[in-house]
Amino acid sequence: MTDFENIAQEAQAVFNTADLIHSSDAIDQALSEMATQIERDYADKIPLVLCVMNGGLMTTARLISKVGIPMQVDYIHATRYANKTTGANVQWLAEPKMSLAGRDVIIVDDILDEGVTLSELISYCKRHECRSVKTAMLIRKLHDRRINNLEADYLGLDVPDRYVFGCGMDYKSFYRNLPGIYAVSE
Ligand SMILES: O=P(O)(O)OC[C@H]1O[C@H](OP(=O)(O)OP(=O)(O)O)[C@H](O)[C@@H]1O
Ligand code: HPA
Repeated sequence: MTDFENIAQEAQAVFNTADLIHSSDAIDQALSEMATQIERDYADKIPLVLCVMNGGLMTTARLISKVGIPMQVDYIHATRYANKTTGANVQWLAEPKMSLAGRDVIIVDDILDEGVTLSELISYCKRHECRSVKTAMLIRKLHDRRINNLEADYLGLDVPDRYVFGCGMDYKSFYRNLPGIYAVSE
């Protein structure tokens, strides 16, 4: 078997024994509530949404389709897990094409875990002279390893302290396309 086939087989076995943590309906409900808060907070502004690739793709798409005010969307690509289940240093793969100067930026991502990625993204936006920066995260992992007690301004759901995948999040690059969120069996 090739390496790819081995990983695909392992991922399939992980999925077969995984636990569903949040259904697609529960995620939609949480995203609708976040969208309502964003509409209220940005009623007199035109926010620039920064989708954090790759994991933030699904959250961004599902969230912004529920937000009924004008906004612009760009992406930033930062990664620190790189197909593994433990994090390392943040690698910058792409910067936004739009200028952040003077803009009200909303960073949208899938998961607030240790907070290293989000903390660096916030610093990036401030360094590039945004007017304001807020964060919208679909899920927060419950543990005490978060740096600087970082919290999201808009938060959807909590997950237990287990490796999770689905709704944008991968297990070794698989399963980002699942509409619900699953946890690897312990
Ligand atoms: O709070 P942290 O511990 O820093 O982890 C959160 C980050 O990790 C994941 O990205 P990842 O590095 O896996 O890249 P990906 O988006 O391509 O999956 C996720 O999408 C967040 O951006
Ligand atoms: N799953 C997927 N990606 C992640 C996780 C996780 O539990 N934590 C940080 N990035």
